[in-house]
Amino acid sequence: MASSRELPIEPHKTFDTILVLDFGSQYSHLITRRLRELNVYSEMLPCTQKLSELSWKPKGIILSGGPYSVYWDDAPHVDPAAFELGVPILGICYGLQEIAWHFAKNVLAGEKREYGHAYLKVERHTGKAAHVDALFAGLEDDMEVWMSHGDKLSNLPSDFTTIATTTNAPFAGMAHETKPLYGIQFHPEVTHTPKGVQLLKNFAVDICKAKTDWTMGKFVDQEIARIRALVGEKGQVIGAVSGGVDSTVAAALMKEAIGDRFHAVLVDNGVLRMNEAEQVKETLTKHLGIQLTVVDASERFLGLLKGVTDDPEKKRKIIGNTFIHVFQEEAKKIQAAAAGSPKAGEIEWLLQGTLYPDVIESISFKGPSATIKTHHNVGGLLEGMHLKVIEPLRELFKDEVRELGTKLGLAEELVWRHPFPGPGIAIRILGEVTAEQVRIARHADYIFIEEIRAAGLYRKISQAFAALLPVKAVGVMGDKRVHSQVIALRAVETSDFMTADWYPFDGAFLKKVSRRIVNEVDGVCRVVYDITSKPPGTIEME
Ligand SMILES: Nc1ncnc2c1ncn2[C@@H]1O[C@H](COP(=O)(O)OP(=O)(O)OP(=O)(O)O)[C@@H](O)[C@H]1O
Ligand SMILES: O=c1[nH]c(=O)c2[nH+]cn([C@@H]3O[C@H](COP(=O)(O)O)[C@@H](O)[C@H]3O)c2[nH]1
Ligand SMILES: NC(=O)CC[C@H](N)C(=O)O
Ligand SMILES: [Mg+2]
Repeated sequence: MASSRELPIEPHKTFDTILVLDFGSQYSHLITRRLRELNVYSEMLPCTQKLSELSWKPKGIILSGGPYSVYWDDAPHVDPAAFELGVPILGICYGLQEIAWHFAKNVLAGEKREYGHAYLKVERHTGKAAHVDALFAGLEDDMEVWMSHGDKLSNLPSDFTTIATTTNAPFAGMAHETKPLYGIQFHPEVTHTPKGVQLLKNFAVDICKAKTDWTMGKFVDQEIARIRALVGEKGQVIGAVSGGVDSTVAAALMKEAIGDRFHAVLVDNGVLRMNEAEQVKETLTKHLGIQLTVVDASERFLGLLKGVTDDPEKKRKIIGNTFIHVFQEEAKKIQAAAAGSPKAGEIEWLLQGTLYPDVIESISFKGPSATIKTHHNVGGLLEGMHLKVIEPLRELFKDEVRELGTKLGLAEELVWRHPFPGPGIAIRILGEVTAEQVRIARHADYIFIEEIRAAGLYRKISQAFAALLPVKAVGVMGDKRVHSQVIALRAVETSDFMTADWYPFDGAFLKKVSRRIVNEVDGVCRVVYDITSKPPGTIEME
């Protein structure tokens, strides 16, 4: 690990970086992912980014796909300076159309839309400049590709050559005859284009000459040096730590960077999983050597949630706001306790476990999509706290964070923990949150997860939990009539938590879980399994 104090380093200033300009495609972030998998560092910025405002120069630029049509009056367009920067540019789908529009205003709505698989014919050009063929170098002449577009080029802009065709798209690939400018109508970043990664490698490594030196180890060294430089010799940092993988990995980095000037705080909001606070404390203190303060604010949270029955958003807001208050109070206490110590200065910084998808969502061209639910978000902690934010993971994706956690020596169990939302069990109790309702939901959840682990399914399932429905059903238990509540089990498989499908358990497994819950959890006489995908459902119930 780096030890000397250095100036803050941003990865794009030390690693060769491919800049992805996002026009709002569902797959834009995958371009960045694929490049990083090739050990080429890549960052994504909104398509409206002014290049003169960048403090660094990319090795190449990729224009993503997007839902707009380039010929619409309000369509987003790339800063024309991109074409003057002298670096290679690859346009994907909308990006191809954008390049064509820039040079020739020659895009129109096609008669046929193309969604799904297509066969691409690559055209080679002996006798032309070598770079024209470089994008498809080493690839077969016939390629399976994946398309998703309705617009098309009416003709090629002058000085461009066709480098690939499909039966529907005569200009499925084009290259400029003298400059390293390329456009492709298909999406190389999705797995449905099997050789797509090779094409991205051709662009980034062979055409842009980007070095393949992005590794997690180097990233960690840099991040630690950056944190040290930011915080200084005496600065103190308070961190919201939940025991989830994001905040634990962020905390481990912080500890490495500034030792005991980092103060981790877990708020017991009364709606954590069973034994969670104790378990997290044990893991962080014993195994990671991080001093963790558990603030038991459960009565305060439950008191505030009392009587909230109608609007789930109210629950989320109460919990989000109360988190802020508890943190403010805790920061004051820590600072007071350290006062007078020559080693410790003010608490100026707040650690957040923000990941790249959170950042990406907030930078898209038209802003984040409609609010479906207010995610409890540490961003809210900022209000009134006057703390500056440190987000060591803001360049990383969830699976990169898991890889980093493994590298930092975190236990597998911790690294692969299912995500657990800040508002916890409160958004899994559909109705008023009371201590009694928490007891029921928590116990049922514990049994469900225990059985999932015992069946060896924990890693296969992305997230699972038990929710408590605010309805009663009739049952017969021990020859007696009972009238009690219903537990709904939810388990999903997903790669990015944006879309998800329910997990197809076998009947024997569900029978066992149902029998255990009804027998062991007082107040439940029925168990149902939620078979709604996302969309239209969401993963959480509220
Ligand atoms: N009970 C809690 N006490 C302190 N901080 C919390 C608590 N719950 C959530 N947070 C803060 O909110 C952030 C966002 O929560 P989120 O659930 O997205 O991340 P995580 O808990 O670190 O990881 P995971 O997504 O795997 O659950 C956390 O990184 C943490 O900083
Ligand atoms: O920290 C969090 N605070 C929240 O308020 C919150 N709401 C949902 N989630 C998690 O986000 C993912 C997607 O959930 P939804 O499909 O319910 O929106 C799932 O992993 C959810 O558990 C949250 N995480
Ligand atoms: N996926 C895309 O980038 C689509 C681009 C454009 N909206 C079209 O339909 O052709
Ligand atoms: Mg969490």
